[in-house]
Amino acid sequence: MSASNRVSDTANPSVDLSGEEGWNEFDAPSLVGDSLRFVSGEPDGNRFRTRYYRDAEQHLHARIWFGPETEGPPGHAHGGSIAAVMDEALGLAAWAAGYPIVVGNLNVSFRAMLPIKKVVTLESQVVSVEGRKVMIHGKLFCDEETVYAEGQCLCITIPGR
Ligand SMILES: CCCCCCCCCC(=O)SCCNC(=O)CCNC(=O)[C@H](O)C(C)(C)COP(=O)(O)OP(=O)(O)OC[C@H]1O[C@@H](n2cnc3c(N)ncnc32)[C@H](O)[C@@H]1OP(=O)(O)O
Repeated sequence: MSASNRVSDTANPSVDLSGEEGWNEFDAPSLVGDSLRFVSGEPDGNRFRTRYYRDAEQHLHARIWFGPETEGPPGHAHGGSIAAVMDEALGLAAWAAGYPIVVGNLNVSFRAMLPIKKVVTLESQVVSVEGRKVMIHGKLFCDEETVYAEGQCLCITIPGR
């Protein structure tokens, strides 16, 4: 069967991206517009599905479904897909904290293979602000024992924004 005739066995699966008690859904597009399309642009697609939240302390969290089209190693997410999620979410965390930035440097440690077709949680934290440099740390996990990736993201504020 050619690639174009292949029918996904997971077309439009239903995915639960609900948050935790105390989280409020965060309307990311109203803050940064189309900048999130690369990861978050197809909310019913088979690549990523994301929903962002903030907690009472305004930390950004997300539920993220890694769909079948994020596959790298068989049955597991491609490292680039994980890095793309970190880039978007940790950059967005800086914007959500009031810093208009681009990402200058992103370091991702892949700690465990992330199964596809799974909803995972991202948490983030602004750890320092020095001049134009805003450091955001984050991790992708499903429970305390299972961390899939950790990210350190150096964001640089954009003058004039
Ligand atoms: C817009 C909506 C965003 C929505 C949410 C975010 C999701 C998407 C996030 C992204 O993917 S952003 C796209 C990927 N990133 C880029 O394309 C950035 C490309 N790089 C640049 O545009 C410039 O290099 C940059 C604006 C980051 C810095 O250039 P500047 O000329 O404005 O700053 P400068 O080089 O003077 O550096 C300012 C400070 O930051 C430091 N710095 C800059 N880039 C760095 C870097 N890459 N690594 C480490 N430090 C860096 C630099 O050393 C310096 O430190 P000090 O003030 O202590 O001297």
